[in-house]
Amino acid sequence: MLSAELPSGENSVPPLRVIDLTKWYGEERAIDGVTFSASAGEVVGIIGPNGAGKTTLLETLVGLLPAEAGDVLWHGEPLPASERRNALFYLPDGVRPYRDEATFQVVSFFAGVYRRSKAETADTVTSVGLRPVLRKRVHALSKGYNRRLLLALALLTPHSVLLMDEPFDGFDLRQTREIVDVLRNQAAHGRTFILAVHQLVDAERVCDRLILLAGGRVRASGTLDELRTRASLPAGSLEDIFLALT
Ligand SMILES: Nc1ncnc2c1ncn2[C@@H]1O[C@H](COP(=O)(O)OP(=O)(O)OP(=O)(O)O)[C@@H](O)[C@H]1O
Repeated sequence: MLSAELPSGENSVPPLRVIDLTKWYGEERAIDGVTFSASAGEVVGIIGPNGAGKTTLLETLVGLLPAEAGDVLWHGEPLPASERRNALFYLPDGVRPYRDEATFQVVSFFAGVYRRSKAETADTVTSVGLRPVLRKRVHALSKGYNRRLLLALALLTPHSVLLMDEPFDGFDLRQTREIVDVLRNQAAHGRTFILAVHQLVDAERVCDRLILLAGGRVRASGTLDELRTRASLPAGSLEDIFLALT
């Protein structure tokens, strides 16, 4: 098993540590001994092709799926599966909640639940570019705007660690760049993101650190530069590196 630890020299206990997480579906080991940490303000990318185990890893990590083995530590203390939703917010892929409600009603509901001020809510709506569609019902939103809504909901939660499955799915290039800026800005204020991404170009744009997953196992991890060194490809793209290391 290869682990994806913090860079050497990092002394503080990371908010999230995943140790040897293993999940089977019947005879198939969907994730196999996955170990990594995420620091405050870091954007960590779980990178891998279709079927690599990205969604299974996120859903096992947040406690939606039972794990066969492994531990999740929260600030150094074991975090049982039943308590993970208090610490970690998970945004799954392809969901469209509250379909019959107007977008602004869904946003207001979330803002109310998490006691966000009007100013915070307005800032969030503006930052993800949701303003043009606030009066539309959720079922009528385009895929990209539905994604923006989900992102707004995630940002309105108080959670310091957010896990997102394919957060750029449905975005065009310009939209992806805008949302990358939003996530980077949130990370600069201390939030941690763990993103499952299969588009390597998107991952390269937004992630501080990358965990290359293939066949449910961590094949390599590190910053893009560290991975370039590991793959002996000093000018390589993430695509080149992924092919070389997996
Ligand atoms: N509910 C399930 N029952 C049985 N096998 C499953 C189930 N969900 C996923 N798998 C298998 O587990 C492996 C990992 O799947 P997973 O969906 O986690 O991969 P992924 O990296 O998220 O893929 P994608 O990019 O296509 O969404 C695959 O071989 C998949 O077929």
